[in-house]
Amino acid sequence: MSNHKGIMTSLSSYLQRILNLSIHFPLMLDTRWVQPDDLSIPDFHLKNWLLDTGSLTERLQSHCRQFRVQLLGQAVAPLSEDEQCQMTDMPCEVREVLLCGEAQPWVFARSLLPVTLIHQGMQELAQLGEQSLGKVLFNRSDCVREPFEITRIPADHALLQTLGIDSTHDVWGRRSRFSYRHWHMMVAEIFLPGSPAYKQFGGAGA
Ligand SMILES: C=C(O[C@@H]1C=C(C(=O)O)C=C[C@H]1O)C(=O)O
Repeated sequence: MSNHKGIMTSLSSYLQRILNLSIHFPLMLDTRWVQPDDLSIPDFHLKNWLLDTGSLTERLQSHCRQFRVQLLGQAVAPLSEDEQCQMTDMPCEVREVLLCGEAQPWVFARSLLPVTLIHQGMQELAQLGEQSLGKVLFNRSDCVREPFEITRIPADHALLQTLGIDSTHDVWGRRSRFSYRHWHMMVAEIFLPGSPAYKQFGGAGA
C-alpha cells in the first residue's frame, strides 16, 4: 500500500513537472546572489561543487550513464533588474534547461546570451537545442570564466514548486559570467535536491 502511494506521488510530481515546464518559460530566478565568502556553505563536498570552475556538464556526465540537457526554452525575454545590470542592459536571449542524470533533474540552469553575440559572434548559440552550452564554452580558449557568486534558496521557493520538486532542505546555486571578445554571457546553475552535490542528503551518485 505504501509502495503504491510512493508510486502515485512520484507519478504526480513527474506529471506536474512536464505540465508545468511546457507552460512556464522563462521560470526566472528570484534570489539574492552574494560573494562565496559571504555565506557559510555547510560542507566541503557541496563547496567543491559550487566553486568548481570546470565544465559542470562533464562533471555531471561522469556521475551517470544517461545524461540529458532538457531544453525548457530559449528566446528573447525580460531580465530582472539585477540581471539587466549584470548584462549592461544588452537585449538577451534567455536559455533555461534542466541537466538530468538517469532522467532525474539535477540542475536547473538559466543562461543569458546577448542577441548581438548570437547574431554576430557565436552563431552556433542560436541552434544549440539540447546540446550543452558548456560544451561550446569550454571548447573555446577565448571564452574566459569570471568569479562565481552563490545563492541559498529555501526549500519552499517558487522555483522548486514550479518545477514540481519537493525538497527537505534548502538548495544552493552559483552563477558566473563568461566573457568572449566584448560580450558577456551569464550562466546561473541551481543544484536540485537529487544532484550529486548533496552528499549529506544522499544526492545521486555522491
Ligand atoms: C556552463 C556549462 O554549461 C551547462 C550547460 C547549459 C546549457 O546547455 O544551457 C547551461 C548551463 C550549464 O549548466 C557547464 O557545463 O559548465
